[in-house]
Amino acid sequence: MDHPKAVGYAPYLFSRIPDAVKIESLQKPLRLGVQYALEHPYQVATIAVLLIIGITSLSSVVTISANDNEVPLYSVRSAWEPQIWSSWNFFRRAAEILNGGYKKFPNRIWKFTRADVDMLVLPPRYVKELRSLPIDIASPTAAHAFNLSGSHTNMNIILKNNLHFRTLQEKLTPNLNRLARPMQEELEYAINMEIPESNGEWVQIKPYHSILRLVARVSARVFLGVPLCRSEEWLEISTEFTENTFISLVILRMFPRFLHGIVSWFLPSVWRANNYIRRAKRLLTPEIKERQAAWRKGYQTEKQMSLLSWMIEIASEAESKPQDLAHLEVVISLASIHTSQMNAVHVLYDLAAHPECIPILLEEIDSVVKEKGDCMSWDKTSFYKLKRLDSLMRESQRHNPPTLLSYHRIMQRDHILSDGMVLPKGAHITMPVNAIQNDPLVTPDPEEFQPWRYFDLRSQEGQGHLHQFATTEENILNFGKGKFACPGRFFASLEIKTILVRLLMDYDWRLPVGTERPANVAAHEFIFPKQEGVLEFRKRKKPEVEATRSEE
Ligand code: HEM
Repeated sequence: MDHPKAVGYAPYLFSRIPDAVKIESLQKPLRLGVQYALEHPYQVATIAVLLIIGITSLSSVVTISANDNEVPLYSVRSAWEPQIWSSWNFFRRAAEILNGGYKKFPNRIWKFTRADVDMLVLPPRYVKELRSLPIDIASPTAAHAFNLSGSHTNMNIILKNNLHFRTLQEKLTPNLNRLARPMQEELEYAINMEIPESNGEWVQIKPYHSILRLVARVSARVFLGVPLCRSEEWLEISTEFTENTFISLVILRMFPRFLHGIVSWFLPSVWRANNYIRRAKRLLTPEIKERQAAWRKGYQTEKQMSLLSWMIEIASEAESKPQDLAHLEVVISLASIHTSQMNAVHVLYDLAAHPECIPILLEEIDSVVKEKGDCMSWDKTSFYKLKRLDSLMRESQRHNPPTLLSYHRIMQRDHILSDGMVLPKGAHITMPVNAIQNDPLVTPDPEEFQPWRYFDLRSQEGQGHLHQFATTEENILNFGKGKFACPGRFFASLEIKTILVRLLMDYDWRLPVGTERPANVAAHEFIFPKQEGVLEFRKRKKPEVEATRSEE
């Protein structure tokens, strides 16, 4: 065959094309194309970028032209704005867009556009009718997989079955009382491992990192049991997989959906996350097989009190593949560790910025110690008594929500709402949860940090069980609402309180002199506590109860 002169890798690349596509008519242009690209990489990259901008501008125009008056589009300045630019805008200014849209259309459906999706934003008045819709009409799981760029981040496993959801609901939550003690034991171990000695001196610490390790360790104790929970490899997998997955999805969202496959090939965060899944399977599979065999023989061991064993117990035959169970353990870590860690870090930052709250919380903790004894022996109801701490956690979450959007669903069929509005099959719906909860009609003086806001509400007659950190309400949707609301929220509440109680009882906390509360970091709808934020802590003088604990 008569090949034109080729340089570098062009002949090699060309030789890799399967024979089936080596049709004479395609061969030459393709070969010339590859060769040109290799010889003029910058020109080709520029043409590719211009093409992407061109295509996304056109699809933007099509979206906007197709936009009927019933569902106004908010967030785009002109019909010619490329979707890639709209994505960049959403990445930088999600709060502004979502608050602005909610203010303009508080009671009607509107939408915003990103390079990868158009989202219909619904007001909370629809929660009542949406919350009981079955998954084959409005799927939260399909929406979570989409939002997490599931096909490129290993998160599509959640579409396979709902074993993780059932295990949390049917096993973890009902067993929280029994888990309180092992969680305390693991926390004791974790504090010794992760919190530096202070010897009564003020020491600087980056709570983001230390609390991540505390949460990862306590969670591992509950998810895997002893001794696997102490595996350094698992601790790395359960924290780093999430960080890499978030890096990947934040980048992927900037590109139109059809480019995600190609872009993900080039993302080191995708390679690393894939590797973490492989390592998790290698690490957990032998243990899973051993526990499955023990379960079949009817053995009850200490290890049975863990999420992994409960998954094995309730899994159907089809759900019992050891590799899938290992994969689901990583998925649950993604859903749980950073969400709880971020909440605890925000509370610590808020407490350092409002130090007047600390003695009041200590008094509350002390009253429970007087009634129930040392915190190591507390059960779930002991933590329930910390109503001021619960209120402060919820107020802190309102000021620092993990996400500005929630209640994501992908419509599996057309659905007509009670007012006649149609949610078409394939539509991605969501709610601007933070704009909603900060509406002055929902939360008076929303800009004020009022730590006892929910404590005061709960003190009113008949309200004692409402307004808790883990309570979902029509206008407070940080955990969703209805049968698909976060199944881990009661565990999260207990875990965060367990950690905060110990950090408050054992240490003083303050901001370094002359500094302010570390500012949050935003990317798309996600809000993170500042990773490099610094606090100072000092070991407190041993309280009486503590002294008794060590003597026992
Ligand atoms: C402060 C901490 C947490 C927050 C703010 C949070 C928030 C949420 C939200 C908003 C949802 C979606 C609900 C919906 O679709 O309406 C969700 C789902 C979920 N959460 Fe949480 N969560 C937290 C902690 C946890 C923990 C500790 C666990 C596990 C122990 C967990 C496991 C899950 C799971 C498995 C799902 C469902 C995913 C699916 O549909 O497959 N979460 N969470």
